[in-house]
Amino acid sequence: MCTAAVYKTKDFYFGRTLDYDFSYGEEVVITPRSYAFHFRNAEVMERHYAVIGMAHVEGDYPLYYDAVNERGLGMAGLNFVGNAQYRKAVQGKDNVATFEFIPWILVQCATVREARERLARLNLTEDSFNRDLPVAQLHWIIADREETIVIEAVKEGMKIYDNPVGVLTNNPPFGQQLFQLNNYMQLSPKEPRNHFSEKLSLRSYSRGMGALGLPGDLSSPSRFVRAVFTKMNSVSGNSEAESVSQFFHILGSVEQQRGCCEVGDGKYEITVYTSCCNADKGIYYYTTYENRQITAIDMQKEDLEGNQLIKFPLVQGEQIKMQN
Ligand SMILES: C[C@H](CCC(=O)NCCS(=O)(=O)O)[C@H]1CC[C@H]2[C@@H]3CC[C@@H]4C[C@H](O)CC[C@]4(C)[C@H]3C[C@H](O)[C@]12C
Repeated sequence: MCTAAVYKTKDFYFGRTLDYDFSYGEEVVITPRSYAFHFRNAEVMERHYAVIGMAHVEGDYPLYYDAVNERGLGMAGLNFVGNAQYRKAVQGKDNVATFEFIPWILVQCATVREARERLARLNLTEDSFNRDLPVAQLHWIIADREETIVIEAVKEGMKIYDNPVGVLTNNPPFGQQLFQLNNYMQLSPKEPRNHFSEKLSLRSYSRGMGALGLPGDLSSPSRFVRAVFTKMNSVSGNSEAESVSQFFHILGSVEQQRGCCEVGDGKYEITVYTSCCNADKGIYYYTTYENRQITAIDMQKEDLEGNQLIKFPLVQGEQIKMQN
């Protein structure tokens, strides 16, 4: 499973956890403005916005999992297994393969508003990248500092949801995820009062009891509620360090420790990496399961006019600072 979240202080932040039992071999990849983007059903795009994000590069093509562009628009793909349904290419629509969807939006849209216009003509196709990389069943979150939306291609067609909480996990469909928040409206970061019965003298005997009942497991609906609760009640300073730190703490509420979610004999889902992009500045921060020190790549330090992908293999292994 995965969890994506947005967060706003002075700047706008966008990131996700990627949870899986193995890695496809991903790295931080900058696509500069003159990299020729080839699309299956559209003209090659020679000039476009620059993009930074996490991708698996195959045959010089960046298969993005999550990314932001130089205008501050962010987008991420998360598993949506059993519900996602893509179609054959049709005439009169913009036919886009799912592996092209993130770049297709980010290289040409500056805002969610512009993305919405593109989505009106979009048909997500079932083309796979190649035989070794079958079509991933995903849904997507798209966000800028003003608004967040979720895109789900399901049996009935394409759905675009407004996302007032700025969080996305996996199944069930987003409408159901939002609805289940009703079940938790009594949760609070404040000390609880006794509404149980006036005839009983119940008291709060520990801090944190206002959120008793917040689901603690790793299922997708539970992670959704937990991430929303953490994010909506989050308090932090405005500086870059305080914002980035708080963002990693928000996603820390849903991270997966090896051993707690078995997905097959001896295989476990873990939080492979956690990312946090400063979408305004184009800085991609990440930690990995093996390396909890925050590492960052600033796209503005690179030549964004180039035509070749700029790749940063992930720094792995704990970076422990000895103090004596
Ligand atoms: C596995 C990940 C989702 C993690 C997740 O949600 N785990 C919950 C498991 S579960 O839902 O509980 O079972 C997803 C998220 C983004 C995906 C890549 C997107 C580009 C490209 C698309 C191509 O079509 C196929 C290969 C490709 C590299 C994709 C591989 C893989 O699919 C990635 C990494």
